[in-house]
Amino acid sequence: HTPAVENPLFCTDSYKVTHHFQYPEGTTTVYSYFESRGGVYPETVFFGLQYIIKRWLLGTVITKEHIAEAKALYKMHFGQDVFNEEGWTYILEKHNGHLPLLIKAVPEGTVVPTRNVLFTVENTDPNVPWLTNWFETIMVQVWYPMTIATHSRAQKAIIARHLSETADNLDSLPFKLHDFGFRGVASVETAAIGGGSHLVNFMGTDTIASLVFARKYYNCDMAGFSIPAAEHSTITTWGREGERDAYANMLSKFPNGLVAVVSDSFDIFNACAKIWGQELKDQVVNRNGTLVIRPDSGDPPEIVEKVLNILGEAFGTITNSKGYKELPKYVRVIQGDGINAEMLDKILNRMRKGNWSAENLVFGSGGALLQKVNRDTQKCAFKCSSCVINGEARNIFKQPITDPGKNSKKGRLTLELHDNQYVTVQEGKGDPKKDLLVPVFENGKLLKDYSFDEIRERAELPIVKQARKK
Ligand SMILES: O=C1OCCC/C1=C\Nc1ccccc1
Repeated sequence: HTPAVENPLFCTDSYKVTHHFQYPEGTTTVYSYFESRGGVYPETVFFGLQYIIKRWLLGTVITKEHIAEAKALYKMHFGQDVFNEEGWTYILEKHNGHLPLLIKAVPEGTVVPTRNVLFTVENTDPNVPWLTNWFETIMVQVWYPMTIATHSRAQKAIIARHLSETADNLDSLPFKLHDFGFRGVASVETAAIGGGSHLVNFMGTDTIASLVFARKYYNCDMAGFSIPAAEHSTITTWGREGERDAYANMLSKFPNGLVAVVSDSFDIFNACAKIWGQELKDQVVNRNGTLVIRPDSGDPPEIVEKVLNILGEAFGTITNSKGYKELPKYVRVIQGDGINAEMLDKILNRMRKGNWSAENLVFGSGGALLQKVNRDTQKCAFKCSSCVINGEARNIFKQPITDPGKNSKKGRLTLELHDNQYVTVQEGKGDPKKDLLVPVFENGKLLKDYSFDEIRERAELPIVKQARKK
């Protein structure tokens, strides 16, 4: 876990550079907490803080060079001396550049109803109370991994429900929503983080950055898998008259296992009925593996239904234990165009009307999976709730008459289970022995290093845990 590449003194908002002047005289502790105040989903998968800690906060993050560089930049940025050179030099000298902070967090992967404390931050050295909120900026960025993990899990629940009602089992669930999002996000780092968050719930991805993320920050050697697949260029370069040869080439170059072929370059219906269903039928039937046919245009529910009906005509179907139709194991369909949470449900409902099992289809999703969220999706916020001034602890809060939804919690907080319900106990009235918040970082050291497997287990859907017992 190499120290942050960029100067950590630049990983904050400009106004925070001036905040050490603004706390009351005698302030020695600032204690702040992070929560989702609500939003699209009633509960969130807490995920991603471990990445932020490892990427930015571990070990000797503050150096003489960082301070000099920051001093010069902020002089230019503000046109005056506001940068707290003394304060950061103190951290460099007294703490050898380690950050004197204590962070307590709910274990990664835990699914927590909104409006509960998810992590707390406080300074451990009374001389630097302004430090706690300096790193709010990058710690609040945890909104992204947790919102993607939550959004992805909600889609898993939709697919799981349809599988449980129309398929023999949930075995195919981990591969039912494939990450197509690398090109659709704002940066390679976003792809790594967002793709990694999706892999908390699923095992299929084309976002290679997510594999590196899970390996480097979550102790997981191989968090996701993919298969040989065509893109339009590897089909259209054969020319329109070469479509059949392009498809035959895919089957001969990848003779075993799964292979996916995008088949809408010209006429998806002709490709399914005439080429896959007749000209190459024997190769498909006798293949030691599964051909995954990929439409990539048209109205998704209509296209999926038509393609399934054509393939059913060509290859036949069986009726599974739930009374729904399944194509033979050697042919499946992947729909990666126009997919989002509501479209998933729309397609699967349309399939059910045609008596098709959810077993027949895999989804791919890009921008809708990794990019169409923001900090407001789950109203993620970080607020000070307690401080110590001249030795006296005080409960701090905001209570805007202009938006009660922005009221913040008061005092030191614990997250506890009462009658199996998550409860945030405020004003220091919690029971430390029942506190589910775990110290994960203190004075430059990582205290908990969660593995991807345990995170996946914590985030697992009840319907999946239930199905294991059968
Ligand atoms: O279309 C795409 O857009 C961009 C991301 C990758 C991708 C397709 N990949 C794929 C993988 C496995 C089975 C089928 C397709």
